[in-house]
Amino acid sequence: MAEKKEKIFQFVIVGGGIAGVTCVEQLTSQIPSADVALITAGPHIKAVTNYKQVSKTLEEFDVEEKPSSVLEEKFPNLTVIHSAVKSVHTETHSVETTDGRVFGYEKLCICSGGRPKLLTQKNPYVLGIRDTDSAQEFQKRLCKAKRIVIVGNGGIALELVYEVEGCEVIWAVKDKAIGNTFFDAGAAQFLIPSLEADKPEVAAPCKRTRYTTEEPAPGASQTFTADRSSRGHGSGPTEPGSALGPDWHEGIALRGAQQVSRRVSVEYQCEVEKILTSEELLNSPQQTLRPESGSWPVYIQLTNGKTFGCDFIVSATGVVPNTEPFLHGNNFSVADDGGLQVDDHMMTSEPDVYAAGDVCTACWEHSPLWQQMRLWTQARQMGWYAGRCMAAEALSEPIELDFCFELFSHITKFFNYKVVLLGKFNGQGLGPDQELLLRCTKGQEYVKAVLSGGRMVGAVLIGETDLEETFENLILNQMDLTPYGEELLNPNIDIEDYFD
Ligand SMILES: Cc1cc2nc3c(=O)[nH]c(=O)nc-3n(C[C@H](O)[C@H](O)[C@H](O)COP(=O)(O)OP(=O)(O)OC[C@H]3O[C@@H](n4cnc5c(N)ncnc54)[C@H](O)[C@@H]3O)c2cc1C
Ligand SMILES: NC(=O)c1ccc[n+]([C@@H]2O[C@H](COP(=O)([O-])OP(=O)(O)OC[C@H]3O[C@@H](n4cnc5c(N)ncnc54)[C@H](O)[C@@H]3O)[C@@H](O)[C@H]2O)c1
Repeated sequence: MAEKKEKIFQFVIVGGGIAGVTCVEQLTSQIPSADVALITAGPHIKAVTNYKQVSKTLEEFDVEEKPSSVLEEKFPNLTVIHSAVKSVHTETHSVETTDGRVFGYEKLCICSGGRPKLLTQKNPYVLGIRDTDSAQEFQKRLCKAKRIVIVGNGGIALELVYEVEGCEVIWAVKDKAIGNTFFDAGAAQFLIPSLEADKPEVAAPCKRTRYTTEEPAPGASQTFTADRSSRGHGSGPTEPGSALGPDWHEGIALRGAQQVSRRVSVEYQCEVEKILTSEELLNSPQQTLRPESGSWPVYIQLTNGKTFGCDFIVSATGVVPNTEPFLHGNNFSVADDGGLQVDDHMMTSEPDVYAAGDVCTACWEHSPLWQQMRLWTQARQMGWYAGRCMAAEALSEPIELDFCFELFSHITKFFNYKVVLLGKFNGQGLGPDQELLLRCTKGQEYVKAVLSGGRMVGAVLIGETDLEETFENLILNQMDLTPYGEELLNPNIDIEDYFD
């Protein structure tokens, strides 16, 4: 990079998402005199508002898109540069933006997030959802759509199948049950009736300590319809255009072109074989046409042998870290999932370069109860901790891995139920050495505790269980729960009194 540096900053942060903004806030509050630059591609920044520490590790907050001037007013030593980073030269400690400017840094933090990992980049009928623009594009297409296909079984798919109305949804999942990224088959069974609001749900407590579920046969499909007018909970659609946040869909009317309310058909244990235009389909020798086919702009062939015509396909198939501008000419270690590897000080393999949020992969030796998932919560925690690490390094102070990385914890909402995930909530990596305790009250709550060697190592809490703090404590203190046995989830016992 031969160009002259326009200015050398003590700290440069790339990315105006949760990770980057939290990193800036932490740095500038710890070293108010620091000369900090935030370089971000978009005109807005994402700010965390209404932050609430729910328990030792659980936190809740809203995410708002704000003009960057809000940050500059708050932190006088901060310069916000609205441009995308084109390249980084770690040897000369400089960053070049797409508008040709070059800035020097003493320490750099890359918080460039991720983008949807699309089934295909080239097909105009395949959409991903990431930011306000892509959500608006989705909404625009949806209002003219009669049928869409959603591929993927994680957070976005779960949100969309519940929220979309006025449009038939075919939901193609690789797994035996819905919501595989967040739940097991038992929780999936608990949630599935929510797709059919008509179904009366009698709240009868039933305690089950054995784990039994009915799984759909390979290639099976299930259809759920709901009359939204009879849905007891949830708010109606409001004006479009709100910024994406944890409840991004609540500000956007997700309505298709039909009079029907919700109609979701789940295609289990299948992947995408091919995506075809109507001409390609007609010329395809092994096509299995439905009567109405031929009239759709795009067709999707699944590995279960079925072909569906639809208006468009949503690829809700995960994210890829945005690393491209940073890799060329440098020596960053990149993880298998495409993220920049960071150590327990959020440092990449390049000197003076840190990374946080969706762009990075946590490569330190994890606590046995923590795993990385690309979530707002973790983007905030990583940005905050990266800011602290950068400040500690500048001030020559020691710093240890923060407590928030001790225990995985996530609060969210699926199918309008509060969902709390703790530790190894799906028994991740535990193998056969795990015992599951379950309590399920249909339509009300689903409680699962994961035990290993008699100690609680994870939990899934769906509904207003009020158990999060107690379970968090039981997981953190690793108390031997063997003497309590099945009583642990007995709904007639106040579990908190039990452990006083
Ligand atoms: C639809 C949807 C719903 C979600 N719901 C939830 C939820 O309910 N709960 C939850 O915990 N998580 C949720 N997530 C995940 C969460 O949004 C992400 O994990 C989190 O936003 C990541 O933050 P980040 O700061 O790392 O990245 P991002 O928010 O992606 O921010 C990256 C920033 O970097 C900028 N940038 C990128 N490249 C460059 C470049 N070359 N130069 C300069 N700037 C650049 C971008 O403009 C952006 O400002 C959801 C995600 C989506 C898409
Ligand atoms: N409430 C929440 O916490 C929430 C809500 C929405 C999104 N998010 C986050 O936003 C990000 C994006 O969401 P997402 O749903 O796209 O990702 P995700 O990682 O949650 O889920 C991706 C899903 O796609 C499936 N998949 C991957 N490749 C596939 C393929 N080729 N064919 C079929 N299925 C495939 C995976 O098995 C997985 O079920 C994630 O980091 C997610 O955690 C979180």
